[in-house]
Amino acid sequence: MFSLPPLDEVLAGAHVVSLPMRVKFRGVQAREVMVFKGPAGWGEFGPFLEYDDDESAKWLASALEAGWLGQPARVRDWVPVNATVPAVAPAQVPAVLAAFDAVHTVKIKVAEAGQSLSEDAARVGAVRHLLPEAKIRVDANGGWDVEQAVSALRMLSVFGLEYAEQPVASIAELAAVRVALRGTVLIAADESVRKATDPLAVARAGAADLLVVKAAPLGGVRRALEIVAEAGLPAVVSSALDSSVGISAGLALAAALPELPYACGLGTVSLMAADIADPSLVAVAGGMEVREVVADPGLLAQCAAPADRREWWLQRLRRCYALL
Ligand SMILES: O=C(O)CCC(=O)C1=CC=C[C@@H](O)[C@@H]1C(=O)O
Ligand SMILES: [Mg+2]
Repeated sequence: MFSLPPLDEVLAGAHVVSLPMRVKFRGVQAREVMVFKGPAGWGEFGPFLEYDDDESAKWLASALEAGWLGQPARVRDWVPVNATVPAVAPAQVPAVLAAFDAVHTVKIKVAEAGQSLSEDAARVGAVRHLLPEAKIRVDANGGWDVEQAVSALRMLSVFGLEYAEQPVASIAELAAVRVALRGTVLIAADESVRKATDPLAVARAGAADLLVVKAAPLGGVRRALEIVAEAGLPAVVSSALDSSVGISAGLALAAALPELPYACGLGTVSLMAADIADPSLVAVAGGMEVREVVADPGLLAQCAAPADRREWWLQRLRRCYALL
């Protein structure tokens, strides 16, 4: 880690915002994040509320890298971006997709708690019906066991799948699903990379065909680049339901990776009803120009979280800073 800025300097410039979602995503109705401005740019500290301090400290390292060190050199100026469809009813699919401009790749959430495989199939079918040519990937967030994953992915593969993200929870189960499907559906690891104590364990176990990498949970853009290089697997860059400031760190990662074979999951600002940058970092014509993002003072004020939530985040920042 580079030398940390003084805590007071970080606290002094911190804003806490609450961004309402247009569609509920991973149970979240409004996304709370903290952002601050350092000499190198804006950084976002937005671990999900239930994450503990050890896990959240990595998100802080990423935010401080963006604010005080700046992002590494880029090798491209434009990155392809996928649309993201939460676990909505099929009838809602057209409205969700309408929020995205020119969609070539779609990621669809499946295996949501309380839903059935036929609901997943109906949602994936609705996307395929609207977008016959698009690449479709599904993300189960580890919601299936091995047997369920194998039968679900065999069934969903009739719609044509680019890959399946984290169909099962553990690395051993990922390996078992991958063997059972024998390459008919590619397997991507997300939680098994970003929430693992060893982000390289998946690659060593041969448990996935590709890795999903997110700048904040991995501790920053530079750390994510190292992980991809060491893993030796193709990588998909994705986001963590961030504001445009957080998305810009993902964009910096996508811009700096030597190879970028897949569209990036960086389009999630389109799922939000408010943002703190104008213009927002959303995909146009299926991708994004690489750029830096500056938070807008008026929007920061409009989206400001209540005082008790601001205090909660300031305490969280102090605790996580002490862990770096
Ligand atoms: O990859 C995408 O298309 C969007 C980002 C996305 O799906 C996620 C962001 C944040 C938390 C996760 O539940 C989720 C994911 O699992 O990939
Ligand atoms: Mg995922």
